[in-house]
Parts: sequence; C-alpha cells; structure tokens
Amino acid sequence: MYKDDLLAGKKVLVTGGGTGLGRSMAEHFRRLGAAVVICGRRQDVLAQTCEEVNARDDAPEMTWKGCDIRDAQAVHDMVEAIWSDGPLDVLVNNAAGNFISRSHELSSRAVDAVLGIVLHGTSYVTLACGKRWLAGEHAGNVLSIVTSYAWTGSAYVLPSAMAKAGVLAMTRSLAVEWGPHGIRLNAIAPGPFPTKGAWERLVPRPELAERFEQKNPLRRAGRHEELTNLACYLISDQSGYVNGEVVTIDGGEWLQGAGQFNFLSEMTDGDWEAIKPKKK
Ligand SMILES: CCCCCCCCC/C=C/C(=O)SCCNC(=O)CCNC(=O)[C@H](O)C(C)(C)COP(=O)(O)OP(=O)(O)OC[C@H]1O[C@@H](n2cnc3c(N)ncnc32)[C@H](O)[C@@H]1OP(=O)(O)O
Ligand SMILES: NC(=O)C1=CN([C@@H]2O[C@H](COP(=O)(O)OP(=O)(O)OC[C@H]3O[C@@H](n4cnc5c(N)ncnc54)[C@H](OP(=O)(O)O)[C@@H]3O)[C@@H](O)[C@H]2O)C=CC1
Repeated sequence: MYKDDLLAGKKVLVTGGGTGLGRSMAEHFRRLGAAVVICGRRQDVLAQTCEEVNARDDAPEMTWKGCDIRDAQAVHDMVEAIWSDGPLDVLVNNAAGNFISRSHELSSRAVDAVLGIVLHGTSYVTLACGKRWLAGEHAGNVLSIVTSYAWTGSAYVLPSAMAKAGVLAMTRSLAVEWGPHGIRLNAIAPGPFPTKGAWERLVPRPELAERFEQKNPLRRAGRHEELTNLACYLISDQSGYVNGEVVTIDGGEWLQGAGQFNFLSEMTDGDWEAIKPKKK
C-alpha cells in the first residue's frame, strides 16, 4: 500500500510492542524502514519478538527495552537510553491493561491496575518524550491507541473507559499546546481486533467471541493489517496536517449502537413488506 521507504530514517517507540496489535504495528513500521524500539514488562516476550522479526529479512533491526510504564523512573531511564543515540521521532502509546468486571465489585487496587498502565503510564511516556522534543526543538509525533468507548463510556470496563477517555483528552490538549512546536498527537479508536491479550480477558465465554466480532455493520472483526495501515499513515509525514484527531476503525460498530432505529436490521423481508403502504 505504501512506498517501501515511507518511514525510513524514523526512530519509533511502540509501548507494549511485544504482543498483539503493538507487535503488528511494530512489524509494519519496520518493513517500511523505521528503526523500531518496543517496550513492555516481560523481557522474554520482547526478546523473542525481536528475534523472530529480525530473522525474517534485513530491514532495520528491531530492539527492545524492558520497562514498566507505571514506574516514572523506569520510563525516564528508558527514554534517556533511547535518546542516547539520537532523538526519537515517533511514540506509539499502545500498552494497556483491561478486564471485565461488575464495577461495584472492583477493589481500589483493581482500579489502580488499569489506570496505572493506561492513564498514568501513557502520560509518563508522552511527557518524557515531549520534554525532550521541546528542549531539542525536534519535531515529534504521538499516536495513542484508545477505543470507541473513550467517548461513549462502557459498562463492565469502567477503569479502562475512564483511562482511555483521559488519553483522548491528553491527545487533544497536547495537540494544541505542542502543535506550534512541530509536535503532533493523534489517536486510533479500534473496534474488535482479535488478540490473545484482549480475547483472554474480555470474552467471558468462548461462544460470545463471535458476537463481539459480528456486532457491527460489516459483521466481522478487524484485520491487523487494516489497523497497521492506518497507523503507518498517521505516523508518517504524509499525514503532516492531521493533528488532535481520533480515527475510528471499527466497521461502524459504535454508530450502529447509537442510531435509534438501527436495531431494525433484525426485521425480516416479510416485516418490511407488511408495513409498506398498500396500493389503492
Ligand atoms: C473481546 C472483544 C473486544 C472488542 C473490543 C473491545 C475494546 C476493548 C478496548 C481495550 C482493550 C484492551 O485494553 S485489551 C488489553 C488487554 N491486555 C492486557 O490487559 C495486558 C496487561 N494486563 C495485565 O497485566 C493484567 O490483566 C492487569 C490486571 C490489568 C494488571 O496486572 P497486575 O499484575 O498489575 O494486577 P494484579 O496484581 O493481577 O491485580 C491487581 C488488582 O486487580 C484485580 N483484578 C485483576 N483482574 C481482575 C478481574 N478480572 N476482575 C476484577 N479484579 C481484577 C486483582 O484482584 C487485584 O486487586 P486486589 O485483589 O484488590 O489486590
Ligand atoms: N484488541 C482489540 O480488539 C482492541 C485493542 N485496543 C487497544 O489496543 C492496544 C493493544 O491491545 P492488544 O494488542 O489487544 O492487547 P495485548 O495484551 O496484546 O497488548 C498489551 C501490551 O501492553 C503491554 N503492557 C501492559 N502493561 C504494561 C506496563 N505496565 N508497562 C509496559 N507495557 C505494558 C503488555 O506487555 P507486558 O504484559 O509484557 O507488559 C502487552 O504487550 C491497547 O491499547 C488496547 O487497549 C483497543 C480496542 C480494541
């Protein structure tokens, strides 16, 4: 879809890039010439991902840093190490935590577990990069992966909904504050894209997976390539005038839930025939 060198010369950090959508994005950025660094808590997972990906071809080497983004000092150390051989160009805030639960049963530690990663961790990494971009007068680009319930809210994923709404607010706030310095911030709001991490935690019973995947007008889940193509565009210079935007990629799922008459897709042909005006 893109020229092979779309991202050549760019240094990109993908948080949570060892698995799932983060890994898919990291692989695609690398194929388009970016020098990609991935981070996460499980060092064995990161090392294995890099080993598998780097063995494939001679695109720029993908490297990793073990970092728990909930720990501001660890974030500082990681970002310092990344900058030590030249500034980063792009940050992709992808790392997240989530689970389903009835909200009245959440403990304070359960709330903190999700807010700590998604809200606090994301802001630590973004601010650590932003400070260095501003000080070095270097252009920057931040892409955050949110979710469509960042603006609608959602039952049973309360901490995630609160935290993703915060990341969206961060995106829009900093897009204005840092735009004059050549730093852009955008977000992607995905619908269902099958990953082990999400499906293990969010599908309560296996037979409900299909329902999650089909409750949108296109009646299917997203393909990773569809999301990574969008991410490549948003982190490339081709999207240079897009700032403070959130692009939804959900097959129309959230709109389907919004329109008052949308559930009428359940009507049969016979139902529609029956309500047509009768010829006089
Ligand atoms: C499908 C279609 C999609 C369709 C599309 C849907 C869109 C979804 C949008 C978002 C999707 C995602 O983010 S998907 C990303 C999924 N991936 C991840 O979550 C990866 C990282 N996750 C994790 O590491 C863990 O799951 C997480 C719990 C968040 C953090 O781990 P920690 O080790 O820090 O936490 P723990 O020590 O285990 O637990 C801390 C406290 O949280 C509580 N806790 C943990 N799990 C709990 C649970 N399930 N229910 C209640 N409470 C829970 C514990 O009891 C502890 O509280 P006390 O008992 O009081 O001590
Ligand atoms: N899959 C889907 O359908 C959807 C996903 N999303 C979003 O997409 C993104 C990726 O999710 P997905 O790929 O499905 O899930 P994964 O579980 O595969 O990815 C989450 C990643 O975040 C990392 N991570 C978690 N906590 C931390 C931490 N404290 N510090 C550093 N890294 C951390 C994990 O690695 P480790 O545990 O080793 O730290 C893991 O690699 C998330 O932002 C999610 O909210 C949004 C909507 C739908």
